[in-house]
Amino acid sequence: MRIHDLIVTPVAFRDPPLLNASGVHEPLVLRCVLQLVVEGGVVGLGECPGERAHVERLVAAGECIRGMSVFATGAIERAVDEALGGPGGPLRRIDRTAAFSAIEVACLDAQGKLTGLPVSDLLGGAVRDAVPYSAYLFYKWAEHPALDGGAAVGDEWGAALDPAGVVDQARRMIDLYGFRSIKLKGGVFPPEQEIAAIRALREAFPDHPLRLDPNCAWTVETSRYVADELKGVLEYLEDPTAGVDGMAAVAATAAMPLATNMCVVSFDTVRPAVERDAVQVVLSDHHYWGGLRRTRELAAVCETFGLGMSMHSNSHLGISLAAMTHVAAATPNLTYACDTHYPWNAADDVVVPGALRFVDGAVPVPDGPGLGVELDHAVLDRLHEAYVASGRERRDDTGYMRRIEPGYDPTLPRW
Ligand SMILES: O=C([O-])C(=O)C[C@H](O)[C@@H](O)C(=O)[O-]
Ligand SMILES: [Mg+2]
Repeated sequence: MRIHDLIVTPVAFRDPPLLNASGVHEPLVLRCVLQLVVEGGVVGLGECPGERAHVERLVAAGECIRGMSVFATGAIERAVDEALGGPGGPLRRIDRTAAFSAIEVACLDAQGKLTGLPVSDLLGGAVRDAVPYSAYLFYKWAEHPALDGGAAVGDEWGAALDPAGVVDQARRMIDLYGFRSIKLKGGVFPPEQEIAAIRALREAFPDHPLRLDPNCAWTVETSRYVADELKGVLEYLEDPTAGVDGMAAVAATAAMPLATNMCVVSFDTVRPAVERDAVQVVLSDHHYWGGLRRTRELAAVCETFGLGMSMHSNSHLGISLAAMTHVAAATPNLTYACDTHYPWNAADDVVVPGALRFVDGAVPVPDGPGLGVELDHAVLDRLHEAYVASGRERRDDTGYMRRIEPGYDPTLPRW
């Protein structure tokens, strides 16, 4: 049961030109796949963001956990933290925590494979058979523009740049996946246009809970205005403005709950938000909260302070989707439908098809041992080659946008 090796494989996969408050998604997402090899040959899988600095941290962490029991996740957490310099070192706590987060998922997958139990059982047991996700809509261009002498690259989703385009996108995504709630990524167009898009969604989908997330693109005043306009329409408003003080000022007048994945991002950021009643829903994300068990601990904190719980995502593949599904299934008070970018990236999944599927917008909890998913090594090799060929080091939505619109100014708040 001792850890023999941690194989860290950065990958790159295709992404459509999805717009957000800081620019536009580049043609390739960088991500990282972990294979934690345990003595005897069991391999635990993990997945996390693939910035080069993060990949290097994972490689360093992997060196120091060799020989440890794969069940000793408390000791592994400490060892990873020390390997990355600990509290007195050069790295931010959130970066050290993120490295452990990915390794913890791989440990739990290996533990499940060794014991024959699904990861949800290792987290206390599933309280729901399937985890509901929301349709995660984005304003988007029809194609990645032609740059550097290359051709433009389109996709099957087409453009969504106005209310009608957003409704079409929602319809297509709901037809394909059956989602029963909808989130629109905002912060792209002036608030009036995004309000109109939400109203159009409400008309087209009268029974779907709706959310809007402009990633802090608005001032307090604008946020209050949008909250007033969308009173009775939104299930929650996510990160309309920056910081605990700003969110508290908006929450004081908003009719709907405010949600966040930006001002509550770690255990030490919970208290100030609770003291100011700045947020009512916390979006968990095991990739930076410290893994799946820490997400369960966050759930207890949310329950203690009467906060609702939802889940954040970034562009990801099936190993992350499986981990998100196991932890959400085992978290009774995670009652909001979770975010997922999966529909945008599913075509390049590294997971062998079959274990993950959407039924009426929910992913049935895989019932095989561990995460219940299997790595497709041929796809992994192909995506790793794409990573190497890309020469990229990190996500840069603003830099990419500036190549297309040189005058683009990402300063927030914009409205
Ligand atoms: O809820 C959120 O803030 C996100 O999903 C963050 C992501 O980075 C999103 O803005 C995106 O993919 O552009
Ligand atoms: Mg958000």
